[in-house]
Amino acid sequence: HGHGHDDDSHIEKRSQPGAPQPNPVDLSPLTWGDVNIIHTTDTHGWLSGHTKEASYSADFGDFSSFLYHMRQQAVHRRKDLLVVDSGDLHDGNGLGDASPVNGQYTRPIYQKINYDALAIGNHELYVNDVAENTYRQFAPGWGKRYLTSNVFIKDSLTNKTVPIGNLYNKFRLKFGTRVMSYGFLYNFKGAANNTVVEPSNFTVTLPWFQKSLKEDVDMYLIVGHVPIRWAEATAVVQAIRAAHPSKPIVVLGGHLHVRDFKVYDNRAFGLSSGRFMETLGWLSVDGIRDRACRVEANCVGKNLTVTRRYLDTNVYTYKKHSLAHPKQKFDTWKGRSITREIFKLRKTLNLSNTIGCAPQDYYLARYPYTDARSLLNLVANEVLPTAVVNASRPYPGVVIINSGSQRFDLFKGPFTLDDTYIVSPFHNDFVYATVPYSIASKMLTALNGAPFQKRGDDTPLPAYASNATLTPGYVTKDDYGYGGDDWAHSSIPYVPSPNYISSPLPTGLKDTDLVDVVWLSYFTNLVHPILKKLDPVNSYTTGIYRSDVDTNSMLLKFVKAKWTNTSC
Ligand SMILES: O=c1ccn([C@@H]2O[C@H](COP(=O)(O)O)[C@@H](O)[C@H]2O)c(=O)[nH]1
Ligand SMILES: [Zn+2]
Ligand SMILES: [Zn+2]
Repeated sequence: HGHGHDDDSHIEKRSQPGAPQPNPVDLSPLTWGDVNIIHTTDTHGWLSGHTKEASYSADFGDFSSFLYHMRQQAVHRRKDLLVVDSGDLHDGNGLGDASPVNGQYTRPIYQKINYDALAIGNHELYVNDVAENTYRQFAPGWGKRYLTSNVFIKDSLTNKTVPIGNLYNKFRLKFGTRVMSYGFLYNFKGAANNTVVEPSNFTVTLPWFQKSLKEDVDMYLIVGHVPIRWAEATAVVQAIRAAHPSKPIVVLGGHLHVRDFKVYDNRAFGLSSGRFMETLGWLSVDGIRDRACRVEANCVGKNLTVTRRYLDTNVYTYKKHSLAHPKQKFDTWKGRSITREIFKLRKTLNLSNTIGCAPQDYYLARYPYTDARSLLNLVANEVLPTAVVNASRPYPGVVIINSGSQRFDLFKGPFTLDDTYIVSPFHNDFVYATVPYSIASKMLTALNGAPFQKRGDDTPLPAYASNATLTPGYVTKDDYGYGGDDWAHSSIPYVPSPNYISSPLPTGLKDTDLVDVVWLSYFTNLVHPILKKLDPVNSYTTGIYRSDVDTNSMLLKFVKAKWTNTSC
């Protein structure tokens, strides 16, 4: 990603020579339609922007300034503009995760962005307290704009099960477009026990949903923490289509962390806008308030004019697309104050404190996990043996983790407290059972054959350009083909890895020798049936392997032990 190594002062440094800057390129102007949408998803607390990658270095203050200018443009052009977020605000960055209560500092900053519609993500629902805080402290601030059509919480005061946000919201945009909006979460099975996720194909049969389809509107907006190609999304599109043969439908999805665009039919489209504040999605739709379509039957099969664009989140991009004149001042007062607030919070949380020096880059998915440049290789062969395997136990140990617990690349140079959350944000405990070696040695293979924890579709994104003059980045192929990426990039390879990886198996043991098999509490439900299958006769007791380390702190522990040189 052409990263340089910046620190928190990137805000001031941005304008100084030597600060990481994307290479200026010619970006083609955005196409505007009757209705235009700016979309974020899976931001996971990355409000500071990427301090080590110039391409994605804009922070939420810059985003706020960008939105101000885009809204000005919309008014000037007499076009409607919507700003939408598809959830997953927690887990993945120190700003959200290093605070005493997860999200306590990030929630108020999200609240400063004038989103028109938001959906809830699965990362708002793993932990009871996070779900409760989302319900009590986040949803109310948005009024009807926080949409949870199929996600409910048991209110701890009333004991009633209620939607966390609003089931739907009908509203009118500045230039008259009438919108019916819903918020859907995919069929998430791991939600905290104070919450309920309803399958979307059931929700759409309910009386409230069917009744909402009778309202007179110009378009449907499905904000979803749902991959746009999954059945959970198509079920909602089909339910609307069944009642409205030609009404425009837009799905703004997420969860898979990819850039994608799907054409459901001539008048229904889906957009997905990446992850970690690397991407702003842009969608323009023209032809929405076509008078001829008042009788819907007239417009079945009639094309809407739709464009999509995936913007890299840097200030150069923001200025280029939002300013009416290149010399116009970009930073707004509000944007600056958000930037300052983020800067202060990062200081308070010590996020830029260097814990040690990474000797090289380690990539999450660029190389096979057996490669020395693979992060999963580092974790399996160095982090787990150093920071998790407990030498004082009477038995040797083998530690298995889900590769999905590791979330981002680790770059050469200063390794900060922030990086512990960026790379490995979860606080999953290590649990164990002492079993014969013959069983321990089969666990990893068995887990990798077990039902999948997530992702579903790991097909690598195709690469089409390899050009030394371009910076590496996203090269996206979607239902409109190539060309959606705002910046032309050379593509970064994507190599799938196994779902589970482990520290090296202890060597020189007999089948009957005892071994501690260690795994994460996160996937205990998969381990128990495997143990039972491998050894139907005996049952093994499980317990916490060590109470002093979890998936987040293991990295801190490893770096403190092995990457001690702090002058980098
Ligand atoms: O406690 C946890 C929670 C989640 N994971 C991993 O994260 C993904 C889901 O992340 P998205 O951002 O929603 O894609 C899940 O499949 C796990 O791989 C975890 O490891 N521990
Ligand atoms: Zn996510
Ligand atoms: Zn998700």
